[in-house]
Amino acid sequence: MNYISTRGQVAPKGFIDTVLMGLGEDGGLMVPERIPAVSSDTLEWWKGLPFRELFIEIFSLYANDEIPQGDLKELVDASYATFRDPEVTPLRKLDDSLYILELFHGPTFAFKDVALQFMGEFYSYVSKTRGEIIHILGATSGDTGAAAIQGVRGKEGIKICILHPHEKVSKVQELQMTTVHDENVLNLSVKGNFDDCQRIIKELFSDLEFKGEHHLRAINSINFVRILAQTVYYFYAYFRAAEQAGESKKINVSVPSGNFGNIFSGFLAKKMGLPIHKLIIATNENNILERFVKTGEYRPGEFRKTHSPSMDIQVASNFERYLYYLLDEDSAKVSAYMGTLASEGRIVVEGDLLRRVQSELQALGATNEQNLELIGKYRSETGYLLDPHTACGVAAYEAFNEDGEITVSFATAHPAKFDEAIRLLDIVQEFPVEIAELIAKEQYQTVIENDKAEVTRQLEAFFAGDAVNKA
Ligand SMILES: Cc1ncc(COP(=O)(O)O)c(C=O)c1O
Ligand SMILES: N[C@@H](CCOP(=O)(O)O)C(=O)O
Repeated sequence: MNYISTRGQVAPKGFIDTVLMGLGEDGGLMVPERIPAVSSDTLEWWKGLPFRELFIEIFSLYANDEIPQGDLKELVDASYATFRDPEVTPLRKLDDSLYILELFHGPTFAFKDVALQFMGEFYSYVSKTRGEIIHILGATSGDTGAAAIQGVRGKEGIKICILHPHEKVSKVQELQMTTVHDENVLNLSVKGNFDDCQRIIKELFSDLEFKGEHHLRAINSINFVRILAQTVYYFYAYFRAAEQAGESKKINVSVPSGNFGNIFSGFLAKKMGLPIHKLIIATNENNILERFVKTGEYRPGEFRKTHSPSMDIQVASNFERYLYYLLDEDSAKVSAYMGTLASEGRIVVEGDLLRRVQSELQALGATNEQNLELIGKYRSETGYLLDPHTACGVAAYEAFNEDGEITVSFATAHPAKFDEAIRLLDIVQEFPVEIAELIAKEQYQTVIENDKAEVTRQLEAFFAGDAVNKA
């Protein structure tokens, strides 16, 4: 299997080279040349597999034997040994039509651990076996950064620099990133929002000379391996839900989405043959994806600070991958649309294309008010405490689940990460010990202006061995 760019200007690459490239060298996103189809016999077999074995089966369809099976098994075992639940992503029933897939049992209590624990092991493997220098550059609204740092901290041959928006992540997210004092970690706190951080890193990845000279690697969902690792829990969730609710039910998934990475993994799983009924996008007041699905217009709007800060995103990175499939894999058309987005600040799909979007996706942007109301309601009715991102998913379940259907709503973070919102409801939650003990630790980060040149200077010094986080 080779990988190509959504914009068609990158010569086909193998799996490991694709991961190392991250963002396509033509500014597009890497996708498989063809999506492997999974037969009903295979699905029947897979439904009996535990999470780790399922991961190996799915991964092997994409990785061309570039990692020998024994090595892959070791990587997967090491990745999920850090999870607190033996099932990795267990499914809980909340009522007859609502199931919650808990994706927060990894080291940093958010769904990002599922892919990023693996990526940490993977980069370390590639560094050892191919002698590659791995200098990771990432942008985060809070969870990707914490999970990526946790995945590679202290690992030989790897350095990581993460940009997060200054004072726009939750206190726990900030502590998870900045209390790490390993020499291979640099936290830049940028006086801007997540979109600024993402724009800066994409510009740096697009500067091929700089990227090559400094061996820049991506951990965000622009990297196809992130998407791939996330498809595993869609399969796992579907199988567990069918087992618990009965095969006759139509199974929807409701997915908190910001950068379109989480939902795109579901889109890929469905294209592979997983019979998900409705793919529901759940967002907050930064509702660009909801507006797109409802009207066909994709137009980044004004940034809103919400109770679910990890989804405070206007420019959804993986939207381009979806556009590629919507436009029947026509990279010239994708380039034209992305050109229009850059020059006019919006793109529009109409007619049959819009009808297709609406048949493939449902979307809801929950307001801050709805969000808190739902957290309170589910707490008092079921005893279950939703984090504010998960609550967006549950709001979308309530909007779209119909008779004869069940919905698996993804719990993408533990509520302890977002106590700022939970406290507004006068709910006092007990913090897991791993989170409680962060509070006494010293923080290390460098606060900088929202300026690409400043980031460049920091990176050059860090990679040269000069800069470390300032306490
Ligand atoms: C807790 C949480 N939920 C949901 C999301 C949305 O995921 P994605 O950006 O991959 O769509 C994020 C990050 O964006 C997140 O951190
Ligand atoms: N919510 C994310 C935003 C970055 O998304 P990614 O999936 O592209 O890494 C975060 O927590 O940083």
